[in-house]
Amino acid sequence: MEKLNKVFRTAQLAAIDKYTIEHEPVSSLDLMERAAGIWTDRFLKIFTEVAGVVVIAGNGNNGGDGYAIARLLNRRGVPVRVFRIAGTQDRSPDCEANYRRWLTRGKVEELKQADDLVLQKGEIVIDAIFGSGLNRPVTGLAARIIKQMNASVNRVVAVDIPSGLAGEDNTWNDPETIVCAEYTFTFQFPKLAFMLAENEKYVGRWEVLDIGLHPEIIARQPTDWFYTTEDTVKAILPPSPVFAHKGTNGKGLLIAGSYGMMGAAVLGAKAAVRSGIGLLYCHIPGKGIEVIQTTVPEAIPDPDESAERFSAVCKLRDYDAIAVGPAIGQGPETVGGLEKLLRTWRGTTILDADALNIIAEHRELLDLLHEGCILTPHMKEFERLAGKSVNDFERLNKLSIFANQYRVHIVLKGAHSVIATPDRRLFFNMSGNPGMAKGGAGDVLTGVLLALAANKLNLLDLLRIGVFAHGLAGDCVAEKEGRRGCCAGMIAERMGEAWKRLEK
Ligand SMILES: NC(=O)C1=CN([C@@H]2O[C@H](COP(=O)(O)OP(=O)(O)OC[C@H]3O[C@@H](n4cnc5c(N)ncnc54)[C@H](O)[C@@H]3O)[C@@H](O)[C@H]2O)[C@@H](O)CC1
Ligand SMILES: Nc1ncnc2c1ncn2[C@@H]1O[C@H](COP(=O)(O)OP(=O)(O)O)[C@@H](O)[C@H]1O
Ligand SMILES: [K+]
Repeated sequence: MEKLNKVFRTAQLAAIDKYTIEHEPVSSLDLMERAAGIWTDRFLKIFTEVAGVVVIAGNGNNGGDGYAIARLLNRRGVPVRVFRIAGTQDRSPDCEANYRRWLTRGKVEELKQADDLVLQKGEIVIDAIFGSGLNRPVTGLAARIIKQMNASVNRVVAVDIPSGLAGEDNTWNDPETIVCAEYTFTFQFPKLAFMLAENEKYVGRWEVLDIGLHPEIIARQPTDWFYTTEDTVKAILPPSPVFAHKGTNGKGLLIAGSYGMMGAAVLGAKAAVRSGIGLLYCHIPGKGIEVIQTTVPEAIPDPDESAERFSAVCKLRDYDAIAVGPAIGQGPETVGGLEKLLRTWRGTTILDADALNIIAEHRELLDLLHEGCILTPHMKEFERLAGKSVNDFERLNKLSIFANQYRVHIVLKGAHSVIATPDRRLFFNMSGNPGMAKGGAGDVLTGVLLALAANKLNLLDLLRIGVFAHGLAGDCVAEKEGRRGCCAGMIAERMGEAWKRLEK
């Protein structure tokens, strides 16, 4: 069964917490103890040589976790110092209970001013000031302490979420008063903010810790945000039928390349033939035939009448899917060719790169988009289509509005590429690595998606599977060759390894 990895708004978390407490049943204090125990175990797994820790605890339940973690680390022999911020409000009941438990083992020093936070060399700071209950920018002494933490050379590890960062929209926030953590171990669900490039400096590397919140409430709580993991893909990837033949595996057309820019066509074609397509046709400029034939002998060339660029598909065979765009250029003949294609072909259509740039320049073409269209822009291409955004969070909103308005699926590519559906759901991808940020990696994705579309998978499934598998191939390359050495050709070559890992 497919496991729906949900991303909730921080405002929903209290309800999930409450249901778990009532229905597991477990006391809220025991749930905090469980969370702190799991956090501590993971912390000590990753940070194996800890000279000492400094816990900075707030007054909410995040602070409660902090006091509990202090006690558990101390019990495991780690030297622990604990600080609280002077003059702040009353502690929450569970925070109070853990504060008192800690006092049986050590003291709590009060930070009356930022300078009181004097850190020893090698001490790791555990940030438990604010958690998911943050509801306004941090000001006053807490803000000054956060600035002091960020100015220090000591490593910082956040409990649940870096203090001062809101789980979703930070447009209103003060970037100076958000903890910059090296690591964040978060409880049960990633926060939406973790998926956005602009928050990497705060969140650092992050991991989700399963603290056993109640599955019934997780299933029942609505959300339109999800994330895709290897488990998700394994559950939705259909098996290959024993009696498959090239006809059942689908026929796809890749329209890519122009004279002197044939690499994109080669990369896309290589990826498609390594991703299960039955028959791949490559529509390339007349002069591109030899390039394709020598590099991807599995592909059938379909040369354009123009020697140098895409101008028209003369014969639309019974394709199951068409992908168009990589390196086709934006000349007038190509604009005409794309327009004609959009008017005559209403099946699954993957639009990438120059196809998107053409649509952005010739906005009347937007009206030709239909429910079979998949757009795969990177950030700049999306900006050309939908306009500039003030930040990554706003861009997500724009993405979801655009997908809804034109009734299309969109993959906004980058780290944690996100799929937007016409019904305004967002699916974040969890595979891939920065080694993939190289020219041509997107052309490889186009080929992968074309192969899956030719196999007639539904659009959302094929996108979740294809985007994840493409990232996984990038991870396979990085594991063997390192990130620096990773290039688009290697990702295409390694698609087979990714599929092998995903197939049951
Ligand atoms: N979700 C869950 O199921 C669990 C949550 N736990 C912890 O509970 C945390 C959430 O606890 P809380 O809801 O108490 O939230 P916080 O610990 O974030 O504290 C919120 C408190 O700080 C105040 N506050 C918010 N923004 C402020 C600001 N800018 N300046 C000053 N004060 C501010 C609020 O009024 C509230 O009193 C999570 O982050 C996590 O660490 C864990 O104990 C385990 C279980
Ligand atoms: N930091 C990153 N982490 C994971 N994947 C990445 C990262 N940077 C880029 N990628 C992936 O690499 C591909 C780059 O595509 P794109 O920008 O279209 O390249 P090109 O147009 O040169 O082919 C996308 O699939 C993207 O998700
Ligand atoms: K925190």
